[in-house]
Amino acid sequence: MFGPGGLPKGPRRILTATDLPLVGIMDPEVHAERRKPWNRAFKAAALKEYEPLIATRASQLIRVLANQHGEIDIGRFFNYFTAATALSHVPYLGPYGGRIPAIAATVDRLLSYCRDFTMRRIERGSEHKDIFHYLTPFDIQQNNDDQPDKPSPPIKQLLDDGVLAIVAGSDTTSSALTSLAFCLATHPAALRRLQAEVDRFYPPGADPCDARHYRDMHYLTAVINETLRLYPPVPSGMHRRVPHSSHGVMLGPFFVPGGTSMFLHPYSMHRDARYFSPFTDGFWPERWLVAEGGLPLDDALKDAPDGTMDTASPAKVNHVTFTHNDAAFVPFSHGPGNCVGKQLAMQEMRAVVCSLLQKFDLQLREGWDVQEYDKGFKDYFVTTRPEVPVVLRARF
Ligand code: HEM
Repeated sequence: MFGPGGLPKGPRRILTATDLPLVGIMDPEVHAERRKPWNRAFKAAALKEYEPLIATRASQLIRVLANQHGEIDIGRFFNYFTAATALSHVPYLGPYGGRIPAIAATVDRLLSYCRDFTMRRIERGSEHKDIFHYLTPFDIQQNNDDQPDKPSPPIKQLLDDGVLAIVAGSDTTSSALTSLAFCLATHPAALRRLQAEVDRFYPPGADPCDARHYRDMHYLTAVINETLRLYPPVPSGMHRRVPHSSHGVMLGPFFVPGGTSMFLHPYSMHRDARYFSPFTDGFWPERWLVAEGGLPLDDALKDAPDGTMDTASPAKVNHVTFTHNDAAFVPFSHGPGNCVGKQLAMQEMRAVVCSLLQKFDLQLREGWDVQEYDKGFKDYFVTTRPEVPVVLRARF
């Protein structure tokens, strides 16, 4: 359904009432062509160039958090961080950043403003390499880069894709960070273990935004994955449709007639015991370490989520069947139409978590009903989430 040669995107109007940004393009060939500059914008070399930008925003976040006194709603600060980071990549949208949750209501004004600003940005050329740089061959020409003969894309396309970069990149990452903070604050043992890993790679004085250690931080990756498993920021996933012109397709054992619309639903798949067990609905980052062969199951079970496992009973431990199906983990979707910004999102989350835990201890408001989070985590294509009231204490 999603892989190479899979189904085209479904008919969904996203972000603009008229033409479609990348995410809504249904024709696979047009989509593939339009995606090329996006792919360039998220290659490893490009991500390396964005490091200073992420570092600036992450250290701003830490400075602002350090000035807060008493209890804060930490999700609000992640919203600021991800919006500011996205706007740094697509600078022509700057003044509208504060309106991101209400972006649909201001689309006309947004686009007219963007048109003027984009023209000025084109005249001015590239200031530094951001996503915009890769989406605009204008910049590439001025830098004598690799595509000097490529014709300029229409302004309308730049505007549509610019709005997409903001919306796709900010609310999703903020949702993930908020859920992650909630999971850590409600699982102190996992928090301590992650903090120990952060201390090992980024002791006081080391730069937590220096990305060179991120890939060796297996527990950090496990915590991020486990958060995205339980709380995928796009819970209903994305739309695909069998073309009307088709005589139908076979998906596994199922025949699906032409014209049928489908969603692959990450939230349900991630919480299905056939794919992830034990503790399917529990926060257990250790499952990712077991799956990659880095931790024996018996050791992992010692960190079972509270109340789910009588680890004092070896007999019970022996009867646990471990199931982990990576193919069923799809927070960023899958295939040629998947989330092109996945690696940037991972880099941003790692930078924020390392910066945060290097500096602060995190404690949930005493007596706060943890059920509130699941009640308030609602699917509106992206998510709403309730406030997560925490107190941050400086560690040093
Ligand atoms: C935790 C954070 C994120 C999650 C969970 C996420 C998830 C998704 C999902 C589920 C899709 C739909 C893919 C499909 O149609 O199959 C998508 C598309 C997209 N995302 Fe993300 N995303 C995240 C962060 C980002 C970031 C930081 C950017 C950077 C700008 C970004 C840019 C995009 C773009 C441009 C698309 C459209 C891709 C296409 O249609 O080819 N995303 N994302």
